[in-house]
Amino acid sequence: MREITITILGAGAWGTALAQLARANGHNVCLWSRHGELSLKDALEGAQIVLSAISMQGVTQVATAIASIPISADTIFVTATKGLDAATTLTPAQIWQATFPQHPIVVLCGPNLSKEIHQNLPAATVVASIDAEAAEAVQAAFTSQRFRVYTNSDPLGVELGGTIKNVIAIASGACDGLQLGTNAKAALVTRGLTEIIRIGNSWGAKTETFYGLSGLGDLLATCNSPLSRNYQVGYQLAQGKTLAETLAHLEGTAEGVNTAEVLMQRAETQKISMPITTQVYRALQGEITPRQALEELMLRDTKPEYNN
Ligand SMILES: NC(=O)C1=CN([C@@H]2O[C@H](COP(=O)(O)OP(=O)(O)OC[C@H]3O[C@@H](n4cnc5c(N)ncnc54)[C@H](O)[C@@H]3O)[C@@H](O)[C@H]2O)C=CC1
Ligand SMILES: O=C(CO)COP(=O)(O)O
Repeated sequence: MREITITILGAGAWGTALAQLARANGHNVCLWSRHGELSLKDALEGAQIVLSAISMQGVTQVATAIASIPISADTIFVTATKGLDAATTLTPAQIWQATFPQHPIVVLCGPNLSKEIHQNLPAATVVASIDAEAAEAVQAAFTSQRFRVYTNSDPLGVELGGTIKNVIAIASGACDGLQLGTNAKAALVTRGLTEIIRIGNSWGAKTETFYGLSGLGDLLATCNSPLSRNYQVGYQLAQGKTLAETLAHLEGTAEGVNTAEVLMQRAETQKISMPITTQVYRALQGEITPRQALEELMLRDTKPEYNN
């Protein structure tokens, strides 16, 4: 494999796992953290791929800071963040693309719980871009015996699948916290996917993308694993903890908390029905308990399974 220089922005759980994968493939990897000694300018020196694993709240700030640093015109930007900008509802890839209109932007997203990646367990992911060559370059850089990377040409769908499922993962954690059983969980995850597709289509994403690794795949991983921070948020709320208590003890970022709020704004302005997201949002706000949220979902008007 050809050795390249990769700069990873964000030394949190996901940034360090991705750095481990890239190093194992023999690449020259620079891991940048806002808390470290290295300047952004030095960290970006010679980078062929710049991969952002920064949590949503820092994306605009870091992208704007990089815009004032000279970088090679060929540099590929990869975003691995799963969130939505609270002020604009833009996705991370849209923010990177707006800041670097001449550069290829690739979204990396899949069922990739970082703790399992750190343990060298096998996983698969998707790299999506409108620039097929850029997606293939990122695929080549990260593919290994334990990390199978697929390309995809619907970056918006890939990004939205990985982002919106965090809200359903909160609901799923609450479902397990309330000990509602396997039937309830299956219904929740399936109707959650319907909801993801409905709002994702309104954004312009393709339906089939949501049935892939970054949609259904990531939904299954996070809705079924206590390793997911979003799942943990729901689980703890169901145990009677407040959101503030839950977040105070959470290791890392649970993007679904902010994503629920952004989705609510978008669903309201676009008149899109998102019943599960609505109940998750209300539970996060402390307006209702997870059990009341369940009752509201179960007592909704009856309807056909499709065309809703
Ligand atoms: N941990 C996981 O299993 C996975 C996480 N992700 C996504 O990756 C993103 C990061 O997640 P984690 O690494 O788990 O979170 P984390 O909380 O462990 O790390 C977040 C990183 O972002 C940095 N950051 C936050 N605000 C910043 C700012 N203003 N300027 C510079 N850096 C800033 C933090 O310093 C930290 O290095 C999230 O969007 C998450 O949804 C995606 C796939 C897997
Ligand atoms: O997105 C993830 C796995 O693909 C990580 O999920 P959490 O952010 O909920 O931990």
